[in-house]
Amino acid sequence: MMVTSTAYSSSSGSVGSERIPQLQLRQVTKIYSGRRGLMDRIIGRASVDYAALSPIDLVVEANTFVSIIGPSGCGKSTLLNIIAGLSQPSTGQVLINGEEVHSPGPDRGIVFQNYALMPWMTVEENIRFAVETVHPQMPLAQQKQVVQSFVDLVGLRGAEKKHPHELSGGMKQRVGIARALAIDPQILLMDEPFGALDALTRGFLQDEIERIWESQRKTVILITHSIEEALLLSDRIVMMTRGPGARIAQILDVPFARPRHRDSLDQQPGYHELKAAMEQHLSQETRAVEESRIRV
Ligand SMILES: Nc1ncnc2c1ncn2[C@@H]1O[C@H](COP(=O)(O)OP(=O)(O)OP(=O)(O)O)[C@@H](O)[C@H]1O
Repeated sequence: MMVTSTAYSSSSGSVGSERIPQLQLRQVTKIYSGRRGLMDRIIGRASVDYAALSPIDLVVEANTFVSIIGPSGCGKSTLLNIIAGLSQPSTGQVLINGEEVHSPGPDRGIVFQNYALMPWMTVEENIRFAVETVHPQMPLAQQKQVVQSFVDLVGLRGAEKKHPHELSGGMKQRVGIARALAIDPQILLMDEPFGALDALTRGFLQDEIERIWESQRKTVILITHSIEEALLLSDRIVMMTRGPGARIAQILDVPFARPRHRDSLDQQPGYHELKAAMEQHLSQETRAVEESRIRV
């Protein structure tokens, strides 16, 4: 099988067609302004701005699972934070269903690598806090029902009254996923959600995400460093170049039927070609980053 990909161009996507995409990035850039520390001022060194992202255009259709992969430090979190509304683009726009967004909103649920749970709240309180914040009008009985259904969905029944310090990393991230989904977002944003977990737990949670995605079919944007994880979960894989001025090099289509199973995924036609294309891209970009560091 040939690797099917969308060669990146700013005119790609469905701009100009009738359908409004669920998520659209238009010419999004990010420049971090340089700070001048005391030493810089003493030696008269000017501050230098850092252009993290070149203009990025991306169109994501509803109910697709998109992974973003790229060399370390290229700007993946920067991009996700801009989509989340946690950070503003320097230029360009983020549109959800055609409407520009500037701040976080209930249409986007976020799962963080470090879980970001309230340590003094139990599992169910953490989830309920998100639900009542986003849906304050929801009757208490319904809130409880929603919380319980998401506790069940992520396999935490029996652990509802536990506090985060009583949970393993994998269980904490299950709470993070339940909390993000319980607000019923249109788009789930996940920034390396399994990055802090051991390999076995990571595998379990990847399988859970695949199962949950089958039942929920949310639009998902996942940042990952793992080629296998991206191939297991994604419909499309966005491969970013190194920074500064990171851009989208290529978007790969992952055609494997669902539900997917990690044990047999490498028998799918095209698996090895896709994996090789990703490995080649990542090693080329990572090598270039390392060479540029040596030259500095
Ligand atoms: N607040 C900031 N101020 C200045 N530079 C920043 C800031 N945040 C990030 N950067 C720089 O922007 C670049 C992109 O960072 P970002 O964290 O988005 O990359 P990443 O691809 O998510 O990294 P990783 O793969 O290591 O998680 C990096 O060079 C980083 O040092």
